[in-house]
Amino acid sequence: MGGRCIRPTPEELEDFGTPDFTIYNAGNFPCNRYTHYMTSSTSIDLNLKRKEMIILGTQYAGEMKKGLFSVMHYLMPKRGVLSLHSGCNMGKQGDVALFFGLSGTGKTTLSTDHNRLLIGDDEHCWSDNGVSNIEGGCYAKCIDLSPEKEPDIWNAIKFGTVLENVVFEEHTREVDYGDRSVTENTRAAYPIEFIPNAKLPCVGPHPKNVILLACDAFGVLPPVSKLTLAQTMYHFISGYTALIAGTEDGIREPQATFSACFGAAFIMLHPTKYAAMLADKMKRYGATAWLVNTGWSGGSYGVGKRMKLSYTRKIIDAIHDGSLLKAQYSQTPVFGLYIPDKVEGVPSDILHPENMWSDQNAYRDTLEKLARLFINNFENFLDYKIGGDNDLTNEIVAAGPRL
Ligand SMILES: Nc1ncnc2c1ncn2[C@@H]1O[C@H](COP(=O)(O)OP(=O)(O)O)[C@@H](O)[C@H]1O
Ligand SMILES: C=C(OP(=O)(O)O)C(=O)O
Repeated sequence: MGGRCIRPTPEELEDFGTPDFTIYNAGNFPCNRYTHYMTSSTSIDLNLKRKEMIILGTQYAGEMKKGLFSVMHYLMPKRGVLSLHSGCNMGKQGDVALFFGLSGTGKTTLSTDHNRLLIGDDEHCWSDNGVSNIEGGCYAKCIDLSPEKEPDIWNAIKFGTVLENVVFEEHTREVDYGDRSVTENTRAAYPIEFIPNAKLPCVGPHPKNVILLACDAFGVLPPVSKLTLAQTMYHFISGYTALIAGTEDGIREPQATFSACFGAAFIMLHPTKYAAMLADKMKRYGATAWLVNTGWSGGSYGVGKRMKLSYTRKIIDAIHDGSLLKAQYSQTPVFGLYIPDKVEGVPSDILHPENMWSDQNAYRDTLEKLARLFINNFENFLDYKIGGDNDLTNEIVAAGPRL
């Protein structure tokens, strides 16, 4: 949303000077489909030299900030700053966590945490000084929104918030959040200060935890595992999630998506550049990485169920408070992930996915199927060289699944 860019103060506006970048948004006007290489009536044209962006043929208001996000993925690494497609929050003690993940994996939901300060839900930078948000608002999904499960998002919906594609009663303006008749992907866009415990300005110290979110609709990844640095790089470069009916139309079967650095649409340099910067910063500042499956348990989509949000929140709490670091870990076959023996407030049974499947053969087949998809994705990726850059080490490749 335009409303999600950082708004200048009246004083800043007074002395705005020359804009650093100009966006021409003609979303109503289709682009010329007869132009060479044009495959649709939508185009986003970026000229880094002229510092201009032209948006044609899309009513998706978020394109402005997502387009600028691509610009940031070019400009920031040049300054040694890592741009991140992640949510970010901070505990009262100053411990910062990043939440990487593709759409629908829980960046907004899990970074909006009543016990912590929200730095942002989608786009950040990690520099030598710590983290900073590059937006001024959030874009929450509101399908089936309830005040019990997501109180802060519920309360942020007030005058000044833009609700998209929801169905409401015209006279009372009461919204039916369960109504999917326009789309599943209903949204609320609000300025970050509508979240009572937002951290203003939206900056914080170096992250202590880096959480990679995957909504695994195959139901075979553990709810939480601790990652080695090489595994972190492997999973960061893979950028896995599985599409489910919630975000894309017509999808009824789990379908794996791999999006390098959890943001293939935005990165401008070779993915290993961002991965190397992430590894470097994590090592330098002593951050621990985790893989959290916010997707299915007890079977794939259609058989199993989505992980209870309350359990995922307990897992995230245990990451934040440091207790999960003290658990005993055992390594899984195939993916080689390290699973904790217990998490406060979560039934231990669910920590090992195979415990939840009634059909063990189906579990094993699905696990191997997903592993193959990861391996295939990474194979394509190994050929993906830009210039002389190919610093994927054998260690990272070895940190992936093995059959
Ligand atoms: N266990 C879970 N963890 C996280 N989100 C969940 C879980 N179960 C259901 N959800 C729902 O999934 C959606 C996650 O979307 P969101 O937080 O907007 O993701 P993102 O910001 O990464 O696009 C929300 O609608 C949330 O209520
Ligand atoms: C579509 C967006 O991303 P997500 O689906 O992750 O909220 C957005 O931020 O505009």
